[in-house]
Amino acid sequence: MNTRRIALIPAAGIGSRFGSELPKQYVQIGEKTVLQHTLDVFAANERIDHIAVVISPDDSYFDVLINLPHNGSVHRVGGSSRAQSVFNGVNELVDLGIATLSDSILVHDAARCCLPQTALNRLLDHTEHNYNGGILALPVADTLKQQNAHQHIARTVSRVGMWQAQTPQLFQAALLQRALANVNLNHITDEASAVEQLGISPMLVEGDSRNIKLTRADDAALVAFLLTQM
Ligand SMILES: Nc1ccn([C@@H]2O[C@H](COP(=O)(O)OP(=O)(O)OP(=O)(O)O)[C@@H](O)[C@H]2O)c(=O)n1
Ligand SMILES: C[C@](O)(CO)[C@H](O)COP(=O)(O)O
Repeated sequence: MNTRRIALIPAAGIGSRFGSELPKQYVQIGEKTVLQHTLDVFAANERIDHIAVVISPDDSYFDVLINLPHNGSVHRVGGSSRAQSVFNGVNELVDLGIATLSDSILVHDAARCCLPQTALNRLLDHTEHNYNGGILALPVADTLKQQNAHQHIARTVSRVGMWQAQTPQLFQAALLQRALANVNLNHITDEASAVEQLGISPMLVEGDSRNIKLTRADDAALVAFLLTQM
């Protein structure tokens, strides 16, 4: 069977930590909004068949600020958490027949707008024949400290074998649906952790330090610089 690769971009957050007037995905950095940069990364990759964006049901910015790629669709089914938005999105893609259960879904944060094509292609290459799926991630580079109740150091945690998860996170639609249906969507922070709870070990594929998530206001300067290098 011919399986397709579908990017699913959750973009229904409010960006509370970023603290701008507009949700951060609609803030302009350089020439374009953050979400537009992200969509354009996937639109520029011929291995991606479709790009689906999940926005909030009451979003009033998307239609005004975003040019949807020719192979894109928008879904006003965002939920109260990132995982709920992803779950609603994949369910709608399957219900509408945009995705089949055997298609690969690449979930990618709208807020990671500096994803290099090299990293995206590495994930696609490594997961091509892997039914457990896989994610981009980077080995932890700093020394890790666990805090006590007074925010002093309780202990140093070994960083050996520890990775920081990035996105995209790629799974077959059927696996993603099964995994997300099985967890509390308010408690998980990425798709892989839901898949792990099924006893499945997704692959760790080396990510890229440029693939940062725009989270706080002071990330914007670095994102602006990285976008000039792409
Ligand atoms: N209910 C939610 C919450 C988040 N997201 C999306 O998930 C991605 C990663 O989330 P995050 O960076 O935490 O964004 P926000 O939730 O908007 O930020 P904050 O946690 O600071 O409020 C973002 O693209 C965001 O728009 C979403 O689709 N639905
Ligand atoms: C999915 C993620 O980007 C992997 O690092 C991250 O967990 C999202 O976290 P957030 O709290 O929703 O920003």
